[in-house]
Amino acid sequence: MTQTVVIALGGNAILTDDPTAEAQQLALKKTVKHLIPLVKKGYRLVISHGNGPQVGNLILQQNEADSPSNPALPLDSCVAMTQGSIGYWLEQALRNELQNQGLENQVATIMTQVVVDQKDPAFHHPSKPIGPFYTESEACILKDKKVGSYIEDAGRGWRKVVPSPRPIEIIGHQIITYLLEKQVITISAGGGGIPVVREPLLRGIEAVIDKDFASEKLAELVGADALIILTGVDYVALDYGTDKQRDLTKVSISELETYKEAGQFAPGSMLPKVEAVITFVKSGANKKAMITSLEKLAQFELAGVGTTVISDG
Ligand SMILES: Nc1ncnc2c1ncn2[C@@H]1O[C@H](COP(=O)(O)OP(=O)(O)O)[C@@H](O)[C@H]1O
Ligand SMILES: NC(=O)OP(=O)(O)O
Repeated sequence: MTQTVVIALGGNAILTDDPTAEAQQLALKKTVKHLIPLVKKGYRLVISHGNGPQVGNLILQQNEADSPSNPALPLDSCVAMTQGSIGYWLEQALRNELQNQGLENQVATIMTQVVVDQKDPAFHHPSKPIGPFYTESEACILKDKKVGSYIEDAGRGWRKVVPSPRPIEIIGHQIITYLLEKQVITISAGGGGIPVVREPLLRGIEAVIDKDFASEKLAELVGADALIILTGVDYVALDYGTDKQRDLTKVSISELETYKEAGQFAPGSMLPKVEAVITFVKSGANKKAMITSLEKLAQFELAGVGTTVISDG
C-alpha cells in the first residue's frame, strides 16, 4: 500500500544567514531537490515547515510602520502571512523541480488553521523563540522598553518569545487526506498553523504553534505511516555539545523518554522534536518516526541513517 509520510522542514531548509526573499527562495530551491527521491518512489507527501525567524522579522516590520492609518497586524495574521509567503516559495520551488525532473505530480499549499485551547497555560508563559537573535544587553534594553519577553535560546543568543499553545485540531485535515489520495503533494500546517480558538465559531488568537507538534497532530489525522522531522543535524545526540556527545541511531520510545526525563534535550530546539516523535509513534501500530537532516532524507529507509524512533513492542 502507498505510504504517507509527513515531512517537517526545519529552519535551515529555508533560512541561511541572509534573510532576503531571494536567499530564502534559493535555500528552498536546494531543499526541494532532497524531496524528489521520495516523490519518485511514490510516497504520498505532506510537507510542513517552520516560520519562527520569518514571523519575528515580520512583526518587527509591522511595528516599525505601525500608525493609525496603517496599523500593525496581530500575531495570528502575521503567522498567516508567513504561512502564505513560505508556502508560495516552497510550492513554486517544488513545482519547478518537478517540471525539471519530468514529473507530473501536483502540489497544493493549504492555508491551515489550527485550534488551540484559550486556557492553555502557555498563554501565560511565552516560550516560543521567534525572529532575530540578540545579545543579552540588547535583549535587556528591549525588555526595559516593554517590547515583549526575551530568553536565551539553546545557547545561540537571546530571542523574543511568544505563547506557544499545543495544537488540538487541524482545520480541514480531511481536505489534505483527500488531496493525498489524489497523489497531490500538500504543503500544510506551515509555521505550526494559524492559531485559532473555537467559540464555537473560529477566531484567531495571538500565538505561534510549534511546527513539530502541529506536524505530529497532522500526521495522526491524515493516518501517516511516518513522521520525519528534518533539522540541522543528522542525529539526535546525548550530551549534545560536550566531549561526551554520542549519536542516537535506533531508539525505543521508553529509552527516549528516559533520556528526556534526564534533561538531555534542550527546550525550544530538540525537546519539541523528541516529544513530537514520541507522541506519533505511540499513536498507533507500526508508526515510524525519524529525526535527521535534509541531506539524509533520501536514504531514510536504510538502517542507521538518522535517529529512528520505534515503539517498545
Ligand atoms: N540533543 C541534541 N541533539 C542534536 N542536536 C541538538 C540537541 N540539542 C540541541 N540541538 C540543536 O538543536 C537544533 C535543532 O533545533 P532548531 O534549530 O531550533 O530546529 P529547527 O531545525 O526546527 O529550526 C539542532 O540543529 C542542533 O543544533
Ligand atoms: N512555528 C515554528 O515552530 O517555527 P520554527 O520551527 O521556525 O521555530
